[in-house]
Parts: sequence; C-alpha cells; structure tokens
Amino acid sequence: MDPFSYRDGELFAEELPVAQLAERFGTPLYLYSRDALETHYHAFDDAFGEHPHRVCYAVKANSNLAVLQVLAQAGAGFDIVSGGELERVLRAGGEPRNIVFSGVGKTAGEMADALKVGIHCFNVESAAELELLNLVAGELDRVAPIAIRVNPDVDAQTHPYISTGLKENKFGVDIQKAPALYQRAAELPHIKVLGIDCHIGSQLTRLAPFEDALERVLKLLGDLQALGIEIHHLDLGGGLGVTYQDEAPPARSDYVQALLKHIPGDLPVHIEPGRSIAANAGLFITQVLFLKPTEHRNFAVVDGAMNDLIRPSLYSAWQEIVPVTPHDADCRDWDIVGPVCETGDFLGKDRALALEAGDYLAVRSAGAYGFVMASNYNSRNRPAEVMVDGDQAFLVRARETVDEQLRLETLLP
Ligand SMILES: Cc1ncc(COP(=O)(O)O)c(C=O)c1O
Ligand SMILES: N[C@@H](CCCC[NH3+])C(=O)O
Repeated sequence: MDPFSYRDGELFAEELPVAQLAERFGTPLYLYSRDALETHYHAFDDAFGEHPHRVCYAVKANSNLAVLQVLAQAGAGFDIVSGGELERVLRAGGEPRNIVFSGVGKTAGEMADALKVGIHCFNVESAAELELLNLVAGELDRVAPIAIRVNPDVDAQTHPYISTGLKENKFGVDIQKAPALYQRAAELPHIKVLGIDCHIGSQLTRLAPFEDALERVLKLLGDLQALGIEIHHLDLGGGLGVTYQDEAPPARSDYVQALLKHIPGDLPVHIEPGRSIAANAGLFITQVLFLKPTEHRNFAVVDGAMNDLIRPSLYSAWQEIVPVTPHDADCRDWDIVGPVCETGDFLGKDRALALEAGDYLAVRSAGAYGFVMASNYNSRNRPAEVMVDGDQAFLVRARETVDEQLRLETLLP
C-alpha cells in the first residue's frame, strides 16, 4: 500500500496531511513512512521463509538514525561502507553480528573499529585490502571474517554511474582471479574465509543480470570447494530497482525466489537492499517561492534544490512531482528549479502542474539517496527529516542552522 496517497483532495503521509507537516516543520523537508520501511523490509525477509539468510539494509541509501532504528527493531542486518555508518548502526541499536562491511577503501582505523565490535563479515575488495586487514587483525589478536567481493563482469543494464559489476568498474576482484586470492586468504593467520560477495549495480529492473551474476558466483563456489576452501554464505548484494516513473521491477518476493531457486541446499544467503527499502518510503517536500514564466520556459522556483536532492541533476533521474493540495490554477508545463546558482539545479522539467506561489510540492521516491547525498552547496542549510508513524510525526533530524554549518571553520589569526 502506498503510504502517500490523496484523501479528500489532499496528500497524506500515513494518517497525516502533508500540508500540515510542511507548516509545522517548514520546508524543504524529507518525510519518511515508518510503515513503508517495515513493509519493504519484511517483504524481503518473509520471502526467504526458512532459508537461512540476512537482509542487510544498505545504510548508504538512507542513514538517518531513526530509519536505522526502525529497521534494527524489525530485525534487519546492515551493510556499511564507513566508520561513520558503523557508528550510526550501533547507536541505532543494530547488532554487530548482523553487520557486513563493504567498500573499496576501508582504512586501518575503520577495520580496527569493526573488528573490536565483532561485525559479521568484511567484504574485501582487493588483494591489498586483504593484506592490511590481516595485519590489523593480527595487531588486535583477532581473526577477521571475510568474503571476497568478486566482480563477475555482467552488465547490470542500469545507469553507467551506478553499474558496479563490469570489468572496468573499480569494485571487487576479477572473478577469474578470485580463486588465487581465496587461497592467499586461507593461508593468512588472522583471516577466516566465510563467504563470497557480489554486487553488480543499483536500480536494476530485471532479474536476468542478478541470475547471470549468481551463475558465475556458483561456478566460483564449485571451484573453491574443489580447492578445499569452505564457503559458509553467499552475499548477493543489493540493487533491486524501484518504480520512479514507469519502471516495472520484479516484486521483492520474486527477486528472492529467483535467487533461492539456484542456491544449493541451505547455504545461507545475504542480500544488501538499500533503494528498494527506502526510496518509496520517503517524500521530499518543497514550497513554490516564485513563478517565473518566460518566452522560452516556465520556471517554478522552489525552496528545495540540487543540494537537498541531487539525483535529478547528477543522473538526470526522473522523480515524480505532485501537488500537496491540488487546485484549479491554470495548468502548464513547468521546470521545477531551485535557488542554487547552477543551470543543472532542477528537480524536474516539463511537469504539467497547476501552480501558484506558496504551493507545496512533493517529490516522490525520495527516501533513498536523498538526504544522504545532500550538501551545503551555496551555504544552504540541509533540510529537516521527519518520521511519520500512523497519526504521529517525529522530527528525526532538525533543520541545520547557519551556525552549525560554520561551526568547524575558523578565521586566520
Ligand atoms: C556493496 C553495495 N551493496 C548494496 C548497495 C545497495 O544498492 P541498492 O540501493 O541499489 O539496493 C550498494 C549500492 O549500489 C552497494 O555498493
Ligand atoms: N546514489 C545512487 C545510487 C548509488 C548506489 C550506491 N552503491 C542513486 O541515487 O541512484
């Protein structure tokens, strides 16, 4: 069920009118639905049935502490890519034994912190990282549990910036070279081989690339077994797409079933979904400041900008923009643009809307890769974040202030 739907001509977030929330918390504003986060997580979790698994939410998609708390309480594991994300998960009540650590550039300090709290697994992305992890674990007198992230060289058929499983991408270890690295790992005294890891990209809307990658991972599994290297889980990454416009990605349960049908026996499976849990659990709310029709284009200048939500500018991503309180003003095609001094600062182009200054607009599917990619460009304060739970709303991140932006800077003596 869509947590954001119209009732009596007004957009609601769960049981609350969005316009009321915009008045109460100000704009620009991110709104999240607790129910949607839980529903999306459970759709993955339930689809595994009795099959041993972990659904490790990819924290990078939306790392607000309250979002992590909701998912931790629902039983989620977490996929992290930095020491900052580790700290967030721990503060939100996530269990270290359900954390996997991905990323091509883990530092020795980040490795040590993750080892000390006892995370489940490091997803190692290079030979050099493996050697450093062995050293760091040795200094702490621990053994680091690892999977090697392999790059299977499959085309994820997604935007080139978010495709990760091609030979030319920086991620993972060439799957052909993985057996040798596993043999090296097996020799290292402070490394324990646990699994094989693979993540081929984001916003995938077809099952075929996932199945192609899995086929290659299963071939590697056989090769490793023949070498006497035991594998205790497969981590198949994240990447399931969502509907922004007219994409029709597979249902979460069909995706899990499609993977499970190839898995031998009850070999545990991990997945790392981010977008498919968070994107459609969030809205970005902005207010029209000025209407500026010109001979060439009609601009609606809003108070939200590329620094708040960068996906349209960065990837030419299309996200639906809807009126919070639709009315009968004259309908035309508007470019919804922000106050930032960049031509690329837009949230949407050519959107047929009936607009007046002061209207609130909602950008849909904004719960993933929204706030987390926000910046202070043009010295703009980052927006507030609110979690809606039924008929209650909680401010889960206050709107930033200029003082907070300037706190770390000093004038020269
Ligand atoms: C290693 C890894 N796991 C999981 C994810 C989450 O991807 P998505 O949000 O597309 O599910 C990403 C991002 O693409 C990633 O790099
Ligand atoms: N930030 C990207 C997704 C990146 C995926 C990270 N591995 C987006 O908004 O679509």
